[in-house]
Amino acid sequence: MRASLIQIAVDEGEPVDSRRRRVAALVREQSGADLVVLPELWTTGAFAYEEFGREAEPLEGPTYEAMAKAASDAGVWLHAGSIPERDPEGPLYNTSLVFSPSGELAAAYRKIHRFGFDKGEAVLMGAGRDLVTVRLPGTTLGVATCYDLRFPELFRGLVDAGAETLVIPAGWPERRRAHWTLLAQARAVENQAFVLACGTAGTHAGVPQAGHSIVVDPWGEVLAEAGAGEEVLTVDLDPAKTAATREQFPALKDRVLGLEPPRHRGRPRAT
Ligand SMILES: O=C(O)CCC(=O)C(=O)O
Repeated sequence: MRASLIQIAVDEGEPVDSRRRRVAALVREQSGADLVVLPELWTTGAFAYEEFGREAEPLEGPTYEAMAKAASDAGVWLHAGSIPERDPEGPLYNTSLVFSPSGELAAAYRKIHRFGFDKGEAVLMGAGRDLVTVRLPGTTLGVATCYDLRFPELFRGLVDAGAETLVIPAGWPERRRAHWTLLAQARAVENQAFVLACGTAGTHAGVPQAGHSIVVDPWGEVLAEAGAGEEVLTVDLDPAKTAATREQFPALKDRVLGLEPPRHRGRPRAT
């Protein structure tokens, strides 16, 4: 399986419509790939909070239209990264879209863990509740978005639902690049799964982006890593390696679930 991660430069100077056209053209150029992956919130930038409301689109809005067409023109599975989705009956969501090679929507995933603590995405957007997997020929994708990478239980849920390849679009900042690389490898090793993590380049809202999109195999080996700028990172994977790794080193089978909470072992405190 050939995967191409398009690490898009998201800079303020470029109007959203131009970036959308540019990205669609880049997707069309990847017709030799089986799977193409784009980053999180690449229309607005993950840190351009004031743009979320302005540029939010319905699920089947302009980005959906452009990416569905690009996927079918290229004949590839396309994880189109995420958009700020305007739900007519609810809040905004950070929603990822996955298209089949015929341009059909195969899955939509609303980011579960919102970033920003008491500001930004955490207050501007609603939280998704549903885990999402997508069956491709040869592998099952488990999808997550950016800050989700910090929450291992989400990935265990995906593995329990059959995921073999974890796809993580992101808009990760340069300031915490070391966490990005470390966590991508950790998620691959602990889940014995491929990790395809696609970030952004450039600077928006004064936040330099980390770039360094990364592909890690189920043994934790880094198969490919991008630099800091805009780049298409292409890698050939053998999807059978997930099952082989899980068979040869069956750590996932040794999980112990439902542990008891700690009991107080010291002397009872005087009341
Ligand atoms: O967890 C981090 O350090 C970055 C997360 C982030 O930027 C996001 O989820 O948009």
